[in-house]
Amino acid sequence: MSIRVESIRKRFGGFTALDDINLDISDGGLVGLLGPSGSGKTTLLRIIAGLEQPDRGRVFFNDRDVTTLDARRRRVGFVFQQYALFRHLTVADNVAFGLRMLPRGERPGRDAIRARVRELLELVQMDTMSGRYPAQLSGGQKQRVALARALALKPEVLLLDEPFGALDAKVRKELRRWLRHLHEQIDVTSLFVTHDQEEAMEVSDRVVVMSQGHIEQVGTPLQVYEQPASRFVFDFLGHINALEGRYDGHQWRDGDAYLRLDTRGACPNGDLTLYLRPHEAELARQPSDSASLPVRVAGRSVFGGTVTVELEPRGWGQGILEVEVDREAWRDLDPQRDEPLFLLPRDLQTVTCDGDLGPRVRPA
Ligand SMILES: Nc1ncnc2c1ncn2[C@@H]1O[C@H](COP(=O)(O)OP(=O)(O)OP(=O)(O)O)[C@@H](O)[C@H]1O
Repeated sequence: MSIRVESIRKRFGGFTALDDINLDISDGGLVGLLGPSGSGKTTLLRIIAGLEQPDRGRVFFNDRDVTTLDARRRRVGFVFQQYALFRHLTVADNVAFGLRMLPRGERPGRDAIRARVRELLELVQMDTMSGRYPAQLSGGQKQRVALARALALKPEVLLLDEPFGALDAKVRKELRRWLRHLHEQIDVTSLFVTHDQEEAMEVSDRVVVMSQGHIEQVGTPLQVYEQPASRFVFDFLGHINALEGRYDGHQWRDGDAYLRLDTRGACPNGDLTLYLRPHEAELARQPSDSASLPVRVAGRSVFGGTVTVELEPRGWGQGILEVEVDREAWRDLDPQRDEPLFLLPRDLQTVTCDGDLGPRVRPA
């Protein structure tokens, strides 16, 4: 089932939560709605589910206008952050609940319900715990049961609102992989809300980045990361170091630091901010012909094959910079305490005087 959202607007009192939202989700897609708190993700999800009415605009499932259709008739499965399982029912009875509540004419027989529940519990790998009560399950297990319950009525659209938000980091990571895998098996058009960039990037086919009731960009995880449509998207996806200085058409300068750059017309003269991603730089004992950014190491943390190094600029900049170098490069460099080092950016993103993203540049 494809989903199309056309010119949706939603206000709460004087506050505009969604402003002219247009979105196309293709059949069988797994789409992540990503944005900071309050950007309108949940409101959009609720409007697609039929739990909230838009002030303006339409929602289509395939080519059918469902804008005024009751939530129960939309064939939407919902999973919330809080598990919302019935505490007094076993796992199997929780999953069977929706099927047993169907009107008599649509309700499958007892054996058919039992078979369907077994099939769903196998799908979410909870078949060995069908007799347990929610209080006897971990958070991750409860969420898998909630998902089986949402799938029981064979929804055509699955909506998940921060489904792993309440779980610890390791379980979240496991469940993300599992959800991706499950989606390949069930092939139901799915939309999930998250404010966790890593989660959206890892799970989704496509990511919708939202800010203040607007869609900033829609694209594959790689597209939104490598070709951000706006400064907001660049800022929001991953850590950045902002280097603020002045540019004279050839050289960017801030105190004792300089970079020789060809910015292809972005701010020929004047203030110029450069964004540097932590993994797009190296550390060295000497400046290069085109870059001299003196720093000292203020801290470091090793995680897996990467060392995250905190750097204090010497004679320029403000605050701490963060770069990621691979563990072997760090071991080869083996910097001594307080030893003067130089940061060598490989790639930089310019921010023009208007505050928009300019071209990406390399020290020349
Ligand atoms: N029923 C409501 N009444 C008034 N304001 C509301 C209501 N529901 C949402 N809002 C406001 O609309 C804005 C968008 O809320 P929404 O829950 O969609 O954001 P979100 O991106 O999902 O945020 P979060 O990640 O914190 O859940 C927020 O500023 C919120 O306070």
